[in-house]
Amino acid sequence: MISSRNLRFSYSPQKKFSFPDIQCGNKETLLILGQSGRGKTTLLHLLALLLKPESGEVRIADKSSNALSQEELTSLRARNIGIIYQRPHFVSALSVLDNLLLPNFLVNQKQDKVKAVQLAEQLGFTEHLSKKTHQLSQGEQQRVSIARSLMNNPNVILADEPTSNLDDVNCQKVIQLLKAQSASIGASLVVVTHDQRLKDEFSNQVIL
Ligand SMILES: Nc1ncnc2c1ncn2[C@@H]1O[C@H](COP(=O)(O)OP(=O)(O)OP(=O)(O)O)[C@@H](O)[C@H]1O
Repeated sequence: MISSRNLRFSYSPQKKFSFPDIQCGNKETLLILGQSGRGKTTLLHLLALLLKPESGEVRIADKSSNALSQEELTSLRARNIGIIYQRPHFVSALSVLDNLLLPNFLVNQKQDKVKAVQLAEQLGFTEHLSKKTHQLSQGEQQRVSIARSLMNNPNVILADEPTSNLDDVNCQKVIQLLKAQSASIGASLVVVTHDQRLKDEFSNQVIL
């Protein structure tokens, strides 16, 4: 579960944000909708503990992030949060499979090849596992990115514009996959987007 309270952040005195509180329990989904520039990625990065708020707090799995050191924040993030970034940020020198195994490596866990292959099967990219990520189409990369976010069985999945570059068919596929995968591990799923096609897919919504 993830929640936030009174989050404020500024990049400069001219660029200040005050975000509405959010709450997303285990197995629940939340859509955060807003037009370009409203601060969706900023909010997602605050929720992902990648940015530190000026004030307010983020709670993950009932733990407040405020009192934690940078090292503890990094560990909390790596163990509890699966992030699907707007751009996937793969390690280009590594294969698709090795990119999937990186999250295990980052939390000193055994690299779970069985799980990586299982996710590739569920998400339909088994034949690409030994390729480099740049050899995949955008839609395929998006699915690899979803699989990577699930490798450590996170409590919370945060997705930044997961469908914005996809056609209607793939938009539907990706959102159903995200819902099904997060439900199957009992995670909270938070999606930020300006993609109006997702409006009818989520009952809980926050507008920025
Ligand atoms: N590192 C930064 N330094 C200064 N300003 C920034 C920085 N990152 C974002 N901004 C500004 O903050 C505002 C919000 O950016 P953000 O990326 O959070 O918006 P967004 O709603 O996700 O937009 P989009 O839908 O276009 O991705 C924008 O005006 C952007 O220019």
